[in-house]
Amino acid sequence: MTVSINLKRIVDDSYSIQIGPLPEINFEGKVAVLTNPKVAGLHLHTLLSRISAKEVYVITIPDGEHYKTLETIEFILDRMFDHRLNRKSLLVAFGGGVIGDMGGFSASLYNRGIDFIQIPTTLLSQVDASVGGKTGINNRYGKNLIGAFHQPRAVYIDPSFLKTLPSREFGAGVAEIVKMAVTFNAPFFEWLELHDLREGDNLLVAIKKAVETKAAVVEEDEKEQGLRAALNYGHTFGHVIENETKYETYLHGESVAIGMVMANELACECGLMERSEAERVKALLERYELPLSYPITDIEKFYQAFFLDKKSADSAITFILPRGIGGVEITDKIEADTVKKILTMFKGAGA
Ligand SMILES: NC(=O)c1ccc[n+]([C@@H]2O[C@H](COP(=O)([O-])OP(=O)(O)OC[C@H]3O[C@@H](n4cnc5c(N)ncnc54)[C@H](O)[C@@H]3O)[C@@H](O)[C@H]2O)c1
Ligand SMILES: O=C(O)C(=O)C[C@@H](O)[C@H](O)[C@H](O)COP(=O)(O)O
Ligand SMILES: [Zn+2]
Repeated sequence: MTVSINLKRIVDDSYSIQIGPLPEINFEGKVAVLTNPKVAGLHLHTLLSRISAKEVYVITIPDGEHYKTLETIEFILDRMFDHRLNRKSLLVAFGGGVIGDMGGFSASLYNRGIDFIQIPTTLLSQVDASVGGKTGINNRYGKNLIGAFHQPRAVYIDPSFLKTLPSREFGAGVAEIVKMAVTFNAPFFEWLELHDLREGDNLLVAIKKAVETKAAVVEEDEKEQGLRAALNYGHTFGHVIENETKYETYLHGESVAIGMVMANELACECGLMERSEAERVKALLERYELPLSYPITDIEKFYQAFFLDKKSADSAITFILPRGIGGVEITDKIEADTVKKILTMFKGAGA
């Protein structure tokens, strides 16, 4: 006898991303706000003045990528139980990408999944991390290796939160903006070359462009079965760098910047990108004081780490290589020797 379960269904997980002043949040059930001491000190009063709900709780976790762990998720879930949250409750992730990734993951787990909204407060989380429903944590094997796709119910991007952002964090966000432009939008890249994001309304324009670009990709391929992998440009290398340096030396956006330089070298080697195009990307990253090189110490160890990347399967590593500026190639056909040749260029003092 065969019993079949037909689970083909259409789930409407659509949501809107509002860019502008933080709106009023009116909610009938209980709300838990997840944040960290730094963001709370600077901006929690603004958020709390906008929320009206049955009960509002604040869950505070330590700041930093070091705490993006399963242990912290357990702490968050415990506080959610302490506050007797239920399936009709809402979690609000209020902070940078670390808070967003862990808030979303906790919401995906609690009672097998509750609603959450993203209120990103760093440039990186406003242009990238808050959009698209990738949530998760790091473990000793690498970055974001445990997690879930869990889409937020809404994303509220208020650029005025960025007034308190340190310039190094600003640069890290620019790296992800450059990523979107190089892979999907040549006119946007040219616009970025001509406009300084620290001046006038340029940042607002760039946030909108980056969010539109990412939203279109996620709409096309929510669970990274194909196209969405292109958003990982710079990350195959970047995640190895972050893990090797124990999240102490580079911010996420900074290791992505280095990773893009490395991916560009590989793309040049494979005939996908002109040297002049790789130089233009470098020049743009350099303008925001982003690092462009990383001294690889052990080529084989660095190479082996690619096999833990979520895009890798069995013995094939997937690389995201730019096709000039404004195009992208997702490939698992690059020879090991070619990759190692590029890694060797970064050995020791770097390229
Ligand atoms: N889910 C996704 O699609 C996605 C996309 C990109 C990055 N990420 C993840 O996001 C994380 C990086 O995010 P991030 O760069 O925002 O780092 P982060 O969350 O660590 O924030 C950076 C620092 O800025 C502080 N901060 C936050 N808002 C501030 C403000 N308004 N003023 C002053 N300081 C403020 C934070 O407390 C922290 O110290 C990484 O873990 C990365 O893996 C996820
Ligand atoms: O949304 C995506 O898809 C991305 O790849 C965005 C990346 O900037 C982000 O760092 C993401 O967390 C990396 O995804 P991962 O699946 O490699 O962990
Ligand atoms: Zn990223």
